[in-house]
Amino acid sequence: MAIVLGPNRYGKAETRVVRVTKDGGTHRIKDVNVSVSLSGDMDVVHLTGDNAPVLPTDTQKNTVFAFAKKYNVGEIEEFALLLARHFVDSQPTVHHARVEIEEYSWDRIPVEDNPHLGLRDEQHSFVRNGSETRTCLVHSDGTGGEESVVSGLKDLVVLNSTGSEFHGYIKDEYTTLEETDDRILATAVTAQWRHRGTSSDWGRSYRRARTCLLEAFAETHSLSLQQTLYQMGRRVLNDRREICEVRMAMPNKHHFVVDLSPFGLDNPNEVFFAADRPYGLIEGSVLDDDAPRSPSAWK
Ligand SMILES: O=c1[nH]c(=O)c2[nH]c(=O)[nH]c2[nH]1
Repeated sequence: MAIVLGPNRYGKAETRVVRVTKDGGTHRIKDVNVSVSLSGDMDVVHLTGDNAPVLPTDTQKNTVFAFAKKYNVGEIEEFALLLARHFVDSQPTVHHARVEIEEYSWDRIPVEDNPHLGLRDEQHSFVRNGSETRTCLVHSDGTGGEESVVSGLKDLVVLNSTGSEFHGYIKDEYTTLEETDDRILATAVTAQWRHRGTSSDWGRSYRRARTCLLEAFAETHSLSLQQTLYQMGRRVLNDRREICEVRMAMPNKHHFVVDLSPFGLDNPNEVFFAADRPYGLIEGSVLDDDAPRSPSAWK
């Protein structure tokens, strides 16, 4: 029997960067979480302890901060591509870079809300916008090499208070679930979509894809969360030619109608118990049949 080294990669995970751009008293902020993972000629590192091929993860973290200052953090896909290409282009031992970024969004607090502070010319107060997170995942084999960009979001929490049914499923000796033609459908969407290319109007593409997901969720009369998931993916692909594949994970956030009959009250789908766990977990992908192959995109 021979023992061999398998696939490996390494990098600095979750470098939290807040970049403030100052235009006089008006500030803009970008709040991101950057994870870098590199691979290449690293066998000796594992086999003999020779660190000559290693770009330390500490250096990777410093690079993230330095690039935030030098190039600013614009659209996260752009920033991820810049970093990924840099690591591969500048280090002969690094052949592949994977950069994953989460972005937390902040809204301005309007100055008019606190005029007594005399801040009329200044805009530097922000409020975190919900739980939703924008994401991207970039792979690069360096400038001119294979590259892929996956954009997405997570924790986009949505609910339809009607327009959802679930019936016609398998019934066996363990089935207790009642069929329903009217229920709450609620989920927290995690979606990732793969771009055909590596240049785009990333901000607009993101906003449109997000709108497609929301509109399809709202407009689909649902016979299952699986059917809704497929319609959401379809909507993105129909609307956005730059996107060729959408992957989604959607927990079914169950809402159970409470039996109020012991109290002499009827409950025609008005009072629900919002259960925390367990939850159904519905996952799936939707893709154009002409989607270009991109073996490393999702790794
Ligand atoms: O939309 C649903 N899909 C299922 O697969 C399922 N299973 C279940 O118990 N409830 C639901 N709802």
